[in-house]
Amino acid sequence: MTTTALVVDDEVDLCRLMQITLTKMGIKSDVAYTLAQARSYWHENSYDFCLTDLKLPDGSGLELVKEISNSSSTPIAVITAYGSMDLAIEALKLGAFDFVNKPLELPRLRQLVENALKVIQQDNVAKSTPECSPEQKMLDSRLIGDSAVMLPIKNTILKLARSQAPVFLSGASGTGKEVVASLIHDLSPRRDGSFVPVNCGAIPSELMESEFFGHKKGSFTGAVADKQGLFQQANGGTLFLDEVADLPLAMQVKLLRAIQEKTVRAIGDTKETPVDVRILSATHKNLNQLVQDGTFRQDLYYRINVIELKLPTLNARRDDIPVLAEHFLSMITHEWQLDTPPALTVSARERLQHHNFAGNVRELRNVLERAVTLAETSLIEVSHLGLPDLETDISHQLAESQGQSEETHLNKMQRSDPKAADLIATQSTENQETTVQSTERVTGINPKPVTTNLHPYRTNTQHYPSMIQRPTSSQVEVPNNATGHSVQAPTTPHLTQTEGEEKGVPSKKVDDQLPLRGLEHHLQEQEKQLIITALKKTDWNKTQAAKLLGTTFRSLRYRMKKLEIAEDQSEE
Ligand SMILES: Nc1ncnc2c1ncn2[C@@H]1O[C@H](COP(=O)(O)OP(=O)(O)OP(=O)(O)O)[C@@H](O)[C@H]1O
Repeated sequence: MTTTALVVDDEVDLCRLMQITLTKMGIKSDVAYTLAQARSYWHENSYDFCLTDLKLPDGSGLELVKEISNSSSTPIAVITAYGSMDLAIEALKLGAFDFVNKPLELPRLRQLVENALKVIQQDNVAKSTPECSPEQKMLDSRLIGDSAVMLPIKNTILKLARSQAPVFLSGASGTGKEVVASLIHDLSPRRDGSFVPVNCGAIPSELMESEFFGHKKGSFTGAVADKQGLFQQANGGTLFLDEVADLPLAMQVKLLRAIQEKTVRAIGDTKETPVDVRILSATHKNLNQLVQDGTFRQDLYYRINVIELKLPTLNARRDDIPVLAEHFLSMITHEWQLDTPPALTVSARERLQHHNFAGNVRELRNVLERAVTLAETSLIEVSHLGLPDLETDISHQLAESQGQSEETHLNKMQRSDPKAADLIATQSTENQETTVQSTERVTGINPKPVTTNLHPYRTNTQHYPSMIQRPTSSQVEVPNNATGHSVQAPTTPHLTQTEGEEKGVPSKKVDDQLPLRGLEHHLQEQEKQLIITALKKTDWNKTQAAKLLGTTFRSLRYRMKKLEIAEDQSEE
């Protein structure tokens, strides 16, 4: 069946040009020169999509956007005068799926129409399989949870995937912002392009421009070859700016320009290159507050936050905990190639449902991975979950309802004293590190720094906030890398450095000895080095290496996975 379009613009020549372009793409179109004419065509006929100018002689194209978006799922795109970005954003907020600037560039128009055609095609498939469209299946299999809170979110994701509007994903750490970003891409007409996630906080500021926009060979010392930037890599696809709040101000200006102009210039290049990239962004921080504090540019906030989707905490959707737990257990079974799938006892499942998940879905996954490691059989009991006693948990939930949640507290601390906050988060891994610390003391191995095989700008920090408030002794032993001896690090939670000093904690001495990149990173590096040493000694035989380390095969495999120690590292 021939695709049909309604074109609305008062410039006769432009309409002709658009009609010719559409005809060449096999699309039949009608042209309306006024808002009134457009309305009457729209009511009398049925169109697959609509393209409208915003400035019409008898009114605004925004009215048409509103009417069409509210009454149908027909994609509508707008044509805006150059420089009227605010109107374009308004149109996207009202439901337009994309916009194109005047003077009209035909390649851009074609691209927009192609995206509209893909959306129409997706809609047709969905109509023919109303119970479970391929999109719905993909969504349900990757974003687990069908609680009352999640259903509207899933519907919104399906709608957002059709649009080209920038989406800002907010929500606490571990709520699934990256999962949603990758789904929006995979469900969208851009799915054939690349999804490029980038952790903005992990790029050293001096490399940022080159990472985002690329560079030409010889443009600076060390630029030995041309390098494509992240924008070019995401061309035709989606760029996901994770931890966007961590972008330095100077970079925010450059990013804003690239987003507005839809062009980038590589370092050392003389010309601008057009890029077609959809921007998704996320942070667990309060971006609005950062704008007020002056650390995040208002204009960039306005551009990236055209549509905001807030993801709920896991505590706000406890009904989803059992199904999420099942999902992760079957993932673990598959990834770890377990013969018998692990299962939760009834009381373990109940305990999980009552836990205060400050680390959200990520924490649930971590708790289950650890439980599978600790359980001797495939049955996971409450004791394997390693959660604080229920009373402590409930008192946290009460504190949370009074606005004093662990997470909020930790976030506040991270702003005021990142090192202290790091220390608190690190205590959570205390259990896991015990074996490694004692092994180190036994073998006396002094680890060298190792290179990781992580994507350079993705983070690998895994916190277990559930264990933050675990009763611990007032101090914890930390192996000192330089001396091989242990030093005492304060573990009193919620102490800023000044408070610590007031209470007599030797903060200066400890501060001098703290590892540069934080305790958790330091310990992970040590753990990794010890495991690699044991594996090398045993010719990468995991059973023997586990024996050398005084741990179980299962635990070693878990740690290797957590620390991303690949089997093929044996060849290095
Ligand atoms: N609804 C969900 N269904 C299945 N897995 C989920 C869901 N939500 C989160 N996860 C899993 O939880 C972990 C954390 O998710 P993700 O990285 O998307 O969180 P985030 O909000 O981006 O966190 P951060 O702010 O720390 O970057 C991942 O392993 C992810 O696969």
